[in-house]
Amino acid sequence: MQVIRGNLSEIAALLTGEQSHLGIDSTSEADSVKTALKFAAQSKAWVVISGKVDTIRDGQQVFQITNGHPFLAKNVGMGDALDGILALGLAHCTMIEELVKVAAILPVAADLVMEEDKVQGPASFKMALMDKLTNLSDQELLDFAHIRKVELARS
Ligand SMILES: Nc1ncnc2c1ncn2[C@@H]1O[C@H](COP(=O)(O)OP(=O)(O)OP(=O)(O)O)[C@@H](O)[C@H]1O
Ligand SMILES: Cc1ncsc1CCO
Repeated sequence: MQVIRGNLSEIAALLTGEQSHLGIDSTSEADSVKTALKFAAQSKAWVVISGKVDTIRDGQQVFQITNGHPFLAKNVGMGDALDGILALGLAHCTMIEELVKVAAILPVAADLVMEEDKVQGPASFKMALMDKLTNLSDQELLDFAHIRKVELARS
């Protein structure tokens, strides 16, 4: 299985072949679902559209993850961090539900460090996040992941 991950602007640009009219930080949840649906119709790959809400789509189903904190967007390269985690997870995933849980690792870790006293801004957030990623437990992932399945209107 292949996964294509981008933020909304990037996936929209892949769809149209043109620079997207959507801003670099565009995070509309409705736009994400629409874009993921269109993209999945053209590609056999699973698609992950990252942002304030992450939208994940295979041929049939759409899931959204609502974890995460704006400090993730303040630290350049968090998309690359997500890609690394997804690549590693993909080696162990056969079902989309499993990849959704893997995609939740980074934003769940972000939520957990925001509960710690040591975060004072985007820089200390990044340090605490790196620490949390090394010790995040399966149970924490299960307990704190906010994942919902998007009901699609039948056409
Ligand atoms: N405003 C936000 N609130 C919560 N989580 C966010 C927000 N923005 C991004 N994220 C999270 O940050 C991670 C990276 O996604 P993002 O869409 O920022 O990637 P990107 O634009 O490719 O980043 P970069 O170009 O900096 O590598 C994802 O796990 C996503 O859930
Ligand atoms: C352009 C670039 N260079 C290092 S990190 C980064 C952001 C990739 O999303």
